[in-house]
Amino acid sequence: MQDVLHCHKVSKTYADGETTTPVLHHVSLSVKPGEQVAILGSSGSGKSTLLHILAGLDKPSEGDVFFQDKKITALNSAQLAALRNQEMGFIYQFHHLLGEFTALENVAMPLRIGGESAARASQKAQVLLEEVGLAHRMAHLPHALSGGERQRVAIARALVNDPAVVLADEPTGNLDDSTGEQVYQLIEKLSRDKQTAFVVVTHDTALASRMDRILRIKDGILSTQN
Ligand SMILES: Nc1ncnc2c1ncn2[C@@H]1O[C@H](COP(=O)(O)OP(=O)(O)OP(=O)(O)O)[C@@H](O)[C@H]1O
Repeated sequence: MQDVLHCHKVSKTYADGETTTPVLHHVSLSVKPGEQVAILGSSGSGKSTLLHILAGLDKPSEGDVFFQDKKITALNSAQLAALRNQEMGFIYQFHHLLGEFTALENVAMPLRIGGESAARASQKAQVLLEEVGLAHRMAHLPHALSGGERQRVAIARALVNDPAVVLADEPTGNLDDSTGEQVYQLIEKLSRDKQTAFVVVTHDTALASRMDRILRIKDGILSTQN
């Protein structure tokens, strides 16, 4: 089975004038379709840097990243933007919903940006909001939703384009334990139903332990957790 996401010997060193900060060291990672992978590490270990490189938001200093058979590290910024819009989903610790748009409009946004008609985008967003249990909250603005509901809207938005992979940065980090558990269960259900791969970076061992595979990152070095 072809990997959905793959990186090979990725290193990253930030350079700022005289100062260089090595952050990632020869990180290699393969993610299969539908697989849930947790990347577990403490603050400053390089988790967000790795996720940004996998998303094509940042370039590695060395090494290559592939999405299916496309070499992400060789794409220009317009090609990367299209790839992110059409083939990847993103979930963040803070929901990043647009405050002046309803839940439905927020979920429809990636489709509208991708050129889908308003009617079709809205119809698809509605289906996703139903799947995350928010059929009764579609017309609400983000401020009128609970933290867990906002994160469920963000999950619906991440999945509305039927991405092959969702990259999530501390998706439960801002939620209490029981709401975090509900959000995890939703990720699990959607991942199984839709065969969407999830790469979740987190320092939450409870969340990581629920996933198919745990990798640990420490001082920019990725290793398998036993
Ligand atoms: N633009 C930058 N320039 C220089 N150093 C950076 C830059 N971005 C990140 N770093 C450094 O790289 C290291 C890893 O940062 P990163 O954000 O990837 O960690 P993290 O594991 O996601 O941490 P957290 O859990 O706190 O978000 C940190 O020591 C950070 O200070």
